[in-house]
Amino acid sequence: MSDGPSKSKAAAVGKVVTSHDIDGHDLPPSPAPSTPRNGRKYALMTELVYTESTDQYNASSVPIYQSATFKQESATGGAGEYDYTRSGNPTRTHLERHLAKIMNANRALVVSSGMGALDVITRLLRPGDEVITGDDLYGGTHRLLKYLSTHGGIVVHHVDTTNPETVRAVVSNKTTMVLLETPTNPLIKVVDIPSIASIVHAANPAAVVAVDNTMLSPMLLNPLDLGADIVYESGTKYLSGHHDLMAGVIAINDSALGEKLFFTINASGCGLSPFDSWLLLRGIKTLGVRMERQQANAQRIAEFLESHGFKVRFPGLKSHPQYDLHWSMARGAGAVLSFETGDVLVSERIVESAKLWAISVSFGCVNSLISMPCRMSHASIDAKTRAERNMPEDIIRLCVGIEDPDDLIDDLSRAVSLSPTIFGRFSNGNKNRWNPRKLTCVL
Ligand SMILES: Cc1ncc(COP(=O)(O)O)c(C=O)c1O
Ligand SMILES: N[C@@H](CCSC[C@H](N)C(=O)O)C(=O)O
Repeated sequence: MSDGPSKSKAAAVGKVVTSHDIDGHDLPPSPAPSTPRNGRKYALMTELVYTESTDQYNASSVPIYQSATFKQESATGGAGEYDYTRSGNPTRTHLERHLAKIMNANRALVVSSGMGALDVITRLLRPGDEVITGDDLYGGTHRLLKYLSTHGGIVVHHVDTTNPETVRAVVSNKTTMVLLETPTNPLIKVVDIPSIASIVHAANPAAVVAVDNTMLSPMLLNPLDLGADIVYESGTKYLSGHHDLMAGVIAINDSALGEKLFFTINASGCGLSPFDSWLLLRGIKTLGVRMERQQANAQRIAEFLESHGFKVRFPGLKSHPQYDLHWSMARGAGAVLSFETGDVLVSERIVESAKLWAISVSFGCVNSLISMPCRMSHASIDAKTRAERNMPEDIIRLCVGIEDPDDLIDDLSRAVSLSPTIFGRFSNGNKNRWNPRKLTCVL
């Protein structure tokens, strides 16, 4: 790396700018936000918003370096800090350093989608390697693992990761990766990251434990602090918050692992574009306030549905079978919940009758969404596998936004009451509560 640009930029703003990061790397001029281990650390709500930049004009918003190439000072002096945006871009670097800070990581990398992040991670695998993962997973994750097992010679074990002993039973010196989600999407099962990480590392210290943190975001969970080696998430969800971009984030503490992952990103060309990097950086600043509001809304809706007899899956409810485990790891319940009606047609009718709740895949957006995972986000898991994994076909997933909670509840009540089979049984405060089990008999 050349030290020219950093020095000249520091001189241009007329102040001393420390340009070396914690590993002694000379940092590029613009992206120099505070890092977790570089001096004072503020509360997360503050760190989300606060960035230090050494921009030559002191721009408050990090500039978008919408440039594919960067001129070099000479033909022989090697590359400057940046030469080509696939390999690195100042806006992307700024975002990556900001994310490393809020994810409590040594290094963060950003790519073009959450699946892109998992693709980069799984390229660490070689034919014959074994992967252990859950039996309730986001459909796209299941699809990629299936592809790797049929085309890449990877052996994938799907086990019930809610019980660490099931992992102990299959882990071996062939296990190179363990992929976890918590809470799982869409069954909201909770996975004990510290126990599984210690079981796996004891069995094979070289095995990598990767956690998909999409459902909670760094606002509510830091898997790296709980023993994970890699944390990744879909930035399309809470991090951006507005469903206006696709992004994937990977965070690690091990520098050598970081270099391997970066190699793949550069070699395959999936690094996040400058504009999307800027947009994601903007979204992250409001993550705290959005998440607080979304969680509070989700809690009210979960309690409302439960009080009307529905089987609700949400870690904010004391009835969640792993309530204590969840709260031993996480700082909040998130804003995704699911519930069952007992009948697929009834669920369809409810989903289609909702007005305020958009029928849409994805979650983490400021707008509230309603979906039927078996027909939508998890349709890539075939019906037989869904049945083997006890995925209720009638399950409805709610991804709660920041709207007025009374409006959300009113809309949901209306949608439920419009369903012909439920009509007449469901109303606020009705003691004769709607019972999904009874409905099955009536039908
Ligand atoms: C838990 C989880 N992980 C990963 C992904 C993949 O993210 P993306 O859609 O950004 O590729 C999704 C959704 O798509 C998801 O729900
Ligand atoms: N058609 C898409 C479905 C994306 S689902 C997005 C999100 N993870 C969710 O759970 O809603 C696909 O084939 O991947």
